Amino acid sequence: MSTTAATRRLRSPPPSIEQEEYELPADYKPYVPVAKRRAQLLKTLGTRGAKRIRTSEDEPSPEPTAASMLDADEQARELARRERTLLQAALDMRERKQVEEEGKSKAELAAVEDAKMLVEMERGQKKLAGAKDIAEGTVWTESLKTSWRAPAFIRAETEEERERLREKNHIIAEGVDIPPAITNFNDMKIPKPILKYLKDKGIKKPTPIQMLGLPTAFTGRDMIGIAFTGSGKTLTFSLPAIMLALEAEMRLPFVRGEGPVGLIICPSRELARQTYEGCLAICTALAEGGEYPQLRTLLAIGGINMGEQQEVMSKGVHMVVATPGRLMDMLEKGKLNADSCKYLCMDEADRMIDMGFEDDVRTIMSHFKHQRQTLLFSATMPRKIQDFAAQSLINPILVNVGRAGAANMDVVQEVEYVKQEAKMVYLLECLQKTAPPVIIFSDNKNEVDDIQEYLLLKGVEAVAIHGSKTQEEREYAIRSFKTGAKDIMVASGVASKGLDFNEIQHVIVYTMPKEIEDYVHEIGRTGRSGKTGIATTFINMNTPEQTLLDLKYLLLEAKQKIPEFLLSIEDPRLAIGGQIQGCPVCGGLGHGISNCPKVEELQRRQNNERQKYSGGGY
Ligand SMILES: Nc1ncnc2c1ncn2[C@@H]1O[C@H](COP(=O)(O)OP(=O)(O)OP(=O)(O)O)[C@@H](O)[C@H]1O
Repeated sequence: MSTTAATRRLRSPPPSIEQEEYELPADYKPYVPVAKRRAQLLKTLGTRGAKRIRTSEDEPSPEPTAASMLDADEQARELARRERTLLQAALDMRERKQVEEEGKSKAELAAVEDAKMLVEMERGQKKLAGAKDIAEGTVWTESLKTSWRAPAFIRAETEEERERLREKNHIIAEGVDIPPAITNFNDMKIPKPILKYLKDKGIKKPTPIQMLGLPTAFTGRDMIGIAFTGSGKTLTFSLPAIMLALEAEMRLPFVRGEGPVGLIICPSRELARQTYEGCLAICTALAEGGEYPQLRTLLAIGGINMGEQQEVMSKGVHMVVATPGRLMDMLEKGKLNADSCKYLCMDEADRMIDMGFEDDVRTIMSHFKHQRQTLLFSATMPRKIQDFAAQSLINPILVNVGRAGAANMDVVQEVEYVKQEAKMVYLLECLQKTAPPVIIFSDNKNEVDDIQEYLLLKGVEAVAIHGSKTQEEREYAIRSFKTGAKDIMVASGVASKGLDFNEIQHVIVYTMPKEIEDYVHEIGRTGRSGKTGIATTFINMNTPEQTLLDLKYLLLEAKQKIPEFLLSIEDPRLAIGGQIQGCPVCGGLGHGISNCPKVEELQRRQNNERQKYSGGGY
């Protein structure tokens, strides 16, 4: 040991040499245990490049004491733990950010893809107008003129008052110069015998779609009317046609070969017949009042003998209620003309377009010789069809009560998990929930037949209706169910759109349809005109997850109870930061266009068509 070297004292000398002084070499470095060294190293690493947060640890460290030296290992472990947490947090954050960024772009990409698909679908889609008008480039810019005016005291209302009234009744209206909503039939200038007829039927106060829809249609405006199932859309488009016909007849009575003034087109024969019967009843009541002439309505649907309606044809027709095919046929063959027709309404318009009736409708439109008023109605009109239709209308008003495609809030929706093999037996138990009448839906014709057969075997009075039944069978089923002769109707989707049966207590959706719009129409056979109804839906492993997600959102929207198994279904769009928007093609809330079942169906149909025309298939 060098004597010249600065002497140093061990602060904590080994116990054995406690009393003695040691001379320490000048380059002497005190011993630091491994754990402490590691801790110091970690501390340096942890603070490097990181934004420093002042903690008590930043205070100058006291000289290490024996105790602290003994705790060094523990401290090092703690520090390491803390460092790890910090590092982990930083890593987690970076990872999260990356996921978020990726997710965002994934969601954006998905939105771009959807928009592209929508454009692609719209490409080449011809305007919904008569071929002649398209060819000649005729564009009508003025709405049809009618003599109907709202009463002066209603016309005097301010725009704010009108808006408040619409808001109060949950009516959303779009368009220029929106007519005033009227909350009382008496103020709508409807002939007294019709008012009496409505009152006798329990129709005393207009529903929201009628409050604005009737004045809009009476003033000659084109319109798109969307309101939930069972909310009185039929009267909203039938009454204006009757009033227009009445005005024309009173000006100059119709004779053979003249008319119609109004045309109502429906996607199914059953629906056309029901609408026809409604018009017939109003016209009869009108004539029976004694002050007004008898208006004549013609039913033009496939499968019926038109000879039976010769009487109507021979006197001139005021209105025609039809399915597109039969109507087109009659116009083309000159059995009917639309020369003086001013009013065209498409009920369940979205369905009509989905079913491929677009071309028929264009052909029908090309028979119009004059400007017309066009109206489209449905409970489920997705944005794509609204936009498409709006292009063909003149200065239209969109009257919307609730979201297009939303379920009727008067329907209590119960969704039950029932294994495929247990469905039939459980059905019997389920039928005990309410008294008849009950409708059971399945989209599969064979299943409809099987269910009916099973119920008949069990002694339940059931009828069945689907697309492969003959016209007589279909009519018999509807008649016997409507009159109460049969308790249960087993039906495929054909009976779901627009049919209004008396006070259905319970709808059982035996097999959930792929398209949520169909489900909305099916459960909408109950809970009509303000009454409450129950819908029970069976789902199981065979129900596609996509459909279940649509269903989950629909239940949430309608504030219904969501069963556990539906709650657990996650929306993949949420994981990538996407937004929940209704699919513009079908209105379903659980998916976008890229996985829309309706798009798939449309593509399948197009492929079949292509194959047919290219001579493919056998
Ligand atoms: N203002 C009203 N008050 C009470 N009942 C009404 C009123 N208007 C119509 N109704 C009755 O409500 C029932 C359902 O009406 P409608 O068939 O027109 O519904 P909808 O909206 O066309 O339904 P869907 O979308 O299923 O076709 C009918 O029995 C009809 O007579």
